[in-house]
Amino acid sequence: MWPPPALSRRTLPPRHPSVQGSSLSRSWDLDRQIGDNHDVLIECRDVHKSFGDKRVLQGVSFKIRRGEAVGIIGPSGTGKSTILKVIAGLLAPDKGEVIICGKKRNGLVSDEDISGLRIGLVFQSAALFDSLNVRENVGFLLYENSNLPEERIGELVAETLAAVGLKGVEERMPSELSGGMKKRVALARSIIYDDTKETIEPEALLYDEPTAGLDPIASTVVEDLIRSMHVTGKDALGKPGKIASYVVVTHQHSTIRRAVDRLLFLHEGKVVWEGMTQEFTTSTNPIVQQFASGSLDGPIRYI
Ligand SMILES: Nc1ncnc2c1ncn2[C@@H]1O[C@H](COP(=O)(O)OP(=O)(O)OP(=O)(O)O)[C@@H](O)[C@H]1O
Repeated sequence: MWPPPALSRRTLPPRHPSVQGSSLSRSWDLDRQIGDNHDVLIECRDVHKSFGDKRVLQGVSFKIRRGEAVGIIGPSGTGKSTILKVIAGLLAPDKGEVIICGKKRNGLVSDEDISGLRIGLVFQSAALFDSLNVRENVGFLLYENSNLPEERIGELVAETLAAVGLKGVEERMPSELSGGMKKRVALARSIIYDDTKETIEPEALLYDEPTAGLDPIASTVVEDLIRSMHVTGKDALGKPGKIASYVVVTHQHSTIRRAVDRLLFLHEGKVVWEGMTQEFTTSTNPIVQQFASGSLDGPIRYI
């Protein structure tokens, strides 16, 4: 029987998040290089967010353009996951704007129908439903929200699992999967879509620490998978990737090197540096230098 009685729509893993703008301490300025904003998918403009007295985001601005692979890095607790949730429409900013494909997000994802861009958020924990098998987890949104027959959803699930290199695991329970497999199942769940819809919008994916807790080889598998799902890559079936742009929050150097092209450095609730990945280790910014070297000496202080 579908849906399982224990689950309501409110338990759904969030799927359609949103965007951002730009204010940098560094002179990296794509606007000037490109000249207009026609290819900006997501923009955060001066986004602020507090939890009680704790000011977490204090004026975050940046843009994500079509085709980009962007990493967000920075010290723990600096608001990286929070900005992903704001973009995804899971948290409302206290101040500032989130703009998706030129349209301002007016509320949370549950309150509105954002058109122009599908946004998927892949949680660090994979966030699978333990009581559902892989097929039910991956097809969850289609079982809940589409008019597709169950048989067709099963086919789409199988195709999507194959695209992330996981054939034939549909009937397994999450407890029977390794950590890396769970992350790939979560990825499959975020990219599956109803292919009978008249207009299929481009999709942006937001990954929150996709390689956390994985060994180096499993990390490489996930990093390459993230690349392969991008429009510039090819999936496990050799088909072009469909993800227009993605954003990865990570602490892992391998993920920075392997899975993203551009970096935003978040510190104390602001973007304090941005640049191409190869510029990260040669930056003269003292915050970036300290972070890149892992030194205890420098402007970043942990209590
Ligand atoms: N829902 C919430 N309620 C209260 N405080 C929150 C909430 N979400 C986040 N915070 C606090 O906001 C701060 C930023 O959290 P966030 O998870 O965004 O940081 P982060 O940069 O992703 O950290 P890490 O790198 O350690 O994962 C933390 O101090 C966290 O405790």
